[in-house]
Amino acid sequence: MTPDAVIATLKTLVDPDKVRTDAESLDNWGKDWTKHFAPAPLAIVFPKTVEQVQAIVRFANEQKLALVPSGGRTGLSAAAVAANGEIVVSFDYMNQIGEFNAYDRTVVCQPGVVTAQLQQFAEEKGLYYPVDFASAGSSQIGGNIGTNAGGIKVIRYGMTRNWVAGLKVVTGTGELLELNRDLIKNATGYDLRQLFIGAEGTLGFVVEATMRLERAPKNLTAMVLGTPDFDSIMPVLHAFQDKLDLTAFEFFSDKAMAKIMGRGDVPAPFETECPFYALLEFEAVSEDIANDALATFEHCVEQGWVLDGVMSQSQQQLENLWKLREFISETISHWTPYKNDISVTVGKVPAFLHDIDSIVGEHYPDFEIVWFGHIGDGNLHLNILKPENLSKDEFFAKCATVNKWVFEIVEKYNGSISAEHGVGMTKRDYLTYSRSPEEIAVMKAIKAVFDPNGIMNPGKIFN
Ligand SMILES: O=C(O)CC[C@@H](O)C(=O)O
Ligand SMILES: [Zn+2]
Repeated sequence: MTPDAVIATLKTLVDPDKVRTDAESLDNWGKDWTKHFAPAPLAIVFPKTVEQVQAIVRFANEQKLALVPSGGRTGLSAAAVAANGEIVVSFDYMNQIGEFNAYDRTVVCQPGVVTAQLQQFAEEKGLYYPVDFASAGSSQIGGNIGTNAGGIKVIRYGMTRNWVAGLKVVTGTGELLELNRDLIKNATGYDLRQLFIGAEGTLGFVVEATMRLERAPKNLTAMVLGTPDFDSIMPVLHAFQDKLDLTAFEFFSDKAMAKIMGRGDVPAPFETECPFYALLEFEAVSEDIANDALATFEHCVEQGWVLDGVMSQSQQQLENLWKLREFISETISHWTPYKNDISVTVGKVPAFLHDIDSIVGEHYPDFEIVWFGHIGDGNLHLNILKPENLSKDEFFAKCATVNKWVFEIVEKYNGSISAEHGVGMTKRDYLTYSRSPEEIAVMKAIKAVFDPNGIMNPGKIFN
């Protein structure tokens, strides 16, 4: 079939104005937030119903045409990039919130529901959707499920996986499967729902998700603590976890702080400049809990683990403290960073970080390394900023060598080459650093069951 015939057929499967082929649309919907791949889709198609999604997939399956799912396009691993003439299936018009069930604390979402829309809906019901991250204003639930999105509250609430009660998916043959029926207890064999979470659209497309909601947290209170070195963050985490149920424990370096201060719109937490900072959060539901937090802070200062600190006293202060952490990714994006999203078990974090720091520092002393991340989950975001005098190509070529070193260290510590951003195309060639050949063979066999013609987001996770 010629490309023109494909486009003409697509126009019969959805509303004709819901197929776009203009250059601006191809560029916009053909990529995510990664900058390494040039988008080159054949067309963008916007289904409005499950039946339309099924029709698109059946047609693609017959004609062996590659499909790429597209949500809020905030991904950082090129899992939603169409670089090879694929048809992009955007869920922008399947963005409705459906039935809410107060007893089950569940709500039905179409895949294009934006994360913040769900958070807002939960709030209106006096509840809470706890998966949160800086891109919540644009990321969509379907994409969050596809990547099993994590974020800043994982230490308390876990990843997106924990909040999916049930899924409707369209497989690579166009079949509609209803997975788990929103049950809490269901011991009837394989939980296929879990396979689709984190599958990056390679097994099929999520066309509906029932999401769980949670009791709203009370009086969230944050502390930012400055530490004399990275290693001191670990006993601080331990001391606070002993006393409090933390809802977050994040960290960032002085370099990240400097970039945030450079914006001029975020107040400094305190005057003392420290090499590293921890941001922790808890529910200050009673005076006892607030006093426990202050006593733990004092203990950390006495031990020399903390140089200075501040505790939020109002919603405004809480929000300002969070900006120090949440604005980092967007702020440093102006320096064209080389990015990595890696994890190890929490106890191994200091040795792991020092190994990476010293190998990169030794070979590329002029590279500025910005560390931040979800330290309470063992998840570090390694960002290296492009020196001004290096061209983008030269910089990324040097970073290809850095990749190898970083992933060898990840392997040595039994860690993950992608903690929360996914494999997509950026980590595909490095998957063997985290998954055995036997595991990869099983994953490919599973894909062949759901997607026998390999049309669902091909070239993502593995080839
Ligand atoms: O930009 C990054 O490297 C991380 C983005 C995001 O996962 C975050 O935690 O802010
Ligand atoms: Zn993150």
